[in-house]
Amino acid sequence: MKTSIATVSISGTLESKLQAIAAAGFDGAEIFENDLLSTHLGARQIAAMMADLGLACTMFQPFRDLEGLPGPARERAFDRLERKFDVMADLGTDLVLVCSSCSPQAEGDRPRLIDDLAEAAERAGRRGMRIGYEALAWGRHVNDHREAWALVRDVDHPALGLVLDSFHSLARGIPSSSIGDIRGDKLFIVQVCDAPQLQMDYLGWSRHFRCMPGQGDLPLDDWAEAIRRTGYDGYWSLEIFNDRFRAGSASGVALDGLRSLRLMEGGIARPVSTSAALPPKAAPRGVEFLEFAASHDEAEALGAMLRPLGFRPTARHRSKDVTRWTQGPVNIVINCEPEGLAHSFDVVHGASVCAIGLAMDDVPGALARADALKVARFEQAIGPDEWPIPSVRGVGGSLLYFVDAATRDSMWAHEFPNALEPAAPVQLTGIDHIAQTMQFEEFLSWQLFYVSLVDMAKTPQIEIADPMGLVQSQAVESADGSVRFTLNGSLANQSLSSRFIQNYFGAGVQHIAFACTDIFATVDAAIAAGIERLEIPRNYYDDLEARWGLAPELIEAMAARDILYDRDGEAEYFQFYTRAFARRVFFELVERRDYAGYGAINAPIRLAAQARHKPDFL
Ligand SMILES: O=C(O)c1ccc(O)c(O)c1
Ligand SMILES: [Mg+2]
Repeated sequence: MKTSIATVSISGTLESKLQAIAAAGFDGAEIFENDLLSTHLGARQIAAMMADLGLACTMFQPFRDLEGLPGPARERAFDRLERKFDVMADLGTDLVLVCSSCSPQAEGDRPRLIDDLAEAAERAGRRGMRIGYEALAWGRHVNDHREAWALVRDVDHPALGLVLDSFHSLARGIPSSSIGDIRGDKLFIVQVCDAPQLQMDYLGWSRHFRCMPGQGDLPLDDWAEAIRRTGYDGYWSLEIFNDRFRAGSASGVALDGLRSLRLMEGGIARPVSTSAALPPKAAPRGVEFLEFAASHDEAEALGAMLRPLGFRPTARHRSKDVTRWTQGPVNIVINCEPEGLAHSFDVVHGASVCAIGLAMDDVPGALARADALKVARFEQAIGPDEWPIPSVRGVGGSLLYFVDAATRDSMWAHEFPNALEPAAPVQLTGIDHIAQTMQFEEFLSWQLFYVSLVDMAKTPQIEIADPMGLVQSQAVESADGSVRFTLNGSLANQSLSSRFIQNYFGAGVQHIAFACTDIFATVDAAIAAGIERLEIPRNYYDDLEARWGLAPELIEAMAARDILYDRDGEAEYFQFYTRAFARRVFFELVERRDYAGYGAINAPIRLAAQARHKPDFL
């Protein structure tokens, strides 16, 4: 796949955009007219800079309101076009995007459109240039790629071709089967983006909400497959208008862009058989461990919270100041080493989760895919005789380890041979989900990280009301539910999510939910062992009774234990929250009875309860 990106997609000056695009590994870039108008560099200097960076100039765009104009306005449009050919010659591209007219003056009768496009093509051909015609979803007369293709086909001039842009076609719900009518050699360039499914006007949706392939809801797999079938072998060029990306880091957005194109090449929701470039997604088999970085004092406080939940320190690392805590199948590793990544993590963030270990069937495959997606690997010196566990950089600079599912027991036995206390009776059945909090601007980036790297799918995005503002939340889950992350980002700077990021100096794990099969017994044991719990107001339980008509004894049993409840048809969900550890991280117990969600309806209740304990979180 030949990759390109429009400069409008990225923040910064034109020079910094081009540097970021080249560094991410794109083959080319479209120069967006505004970026040219606002730089002090001349078109020839830009061309020289792109040549130095190894970037092709794939297109100059957009040229607006060409066709259908009456009288003198028509002449002026062609004069303007000729001037742009001069600029293109200096930029070193022969392709200009002409988007369908939005001018209120433009007429729409077909012979006029054909005449004007033919005239433009004739002029372009004379100058050795080519015109790509794009139907904007909000174009005045032409707003459907089928219409744009019929015009291009009927003008039948070698200098006139079509531009397909996934937004304009898929936002309007135009079937991708219609792409089968387009001749591959007449498709001059393909522009790619994704978008969330929203009910709003096309222009506002396109200018503010476009996102990278895989981050939104458009059916891009079918669309890309239809384009490949035409025989098209030109550039796949990202064109992302998005306020968050323009406020984000140029290098980060460019890297995400390249990652998203690779993801699309291999198939976003289903594998593409023709893609040799990208190893298939590997399915995670579960969370093998969570690793906390902590000082000795913090480790003691963390242990005091883990004990009532049934955890015991069962073993010590063969050579390091690292303890393995276990409860049933759940492993928590507390790392108090005075150097290395965990220590740096503790210094920067305070006691917190510095690594997550995912059990995988195919570790080499997962690593090969990470490399192809340019996910950074992490390597740390390991002692002689230590078991190497490969890792990549994850959310907030933490690590994501890939643990070989087939050899995990041997790994634990080898790495943690020094027995400490015996394990307590089993109460937990696993880690239900891990909640990660990040800057709002980084939210889509981490979502793309998970769905492109491993075989996990995203659930619909929801908004949760914190007493101090809105939080955007979305889960990514493996098909068997064995690994679930919930991602949270907030714009409101006093919401719990935002305070977490400020207090923590960056993104990270904010809470960990453990699964159990009898939450009442598990909570009773935790309370008896002295867990500090989050108190839920009585009003909540009165409402529960009214809403679901639950038996009064059940309501009282939940109220006595501060257990929250949700229901979806016959499926039920029970939740219990601890207070926060180190003013930052808290734990949750959940019992699912066929329930698939995360109790979003209870999140505002929980957040308000946490807000009442503000000292818990700073
Ligand atoms: O929003 C616009 O005006 C605009 C301009 C050029 C494009 O290629 C496009 O898809 C949209
Ligand atoms: Mg476009």
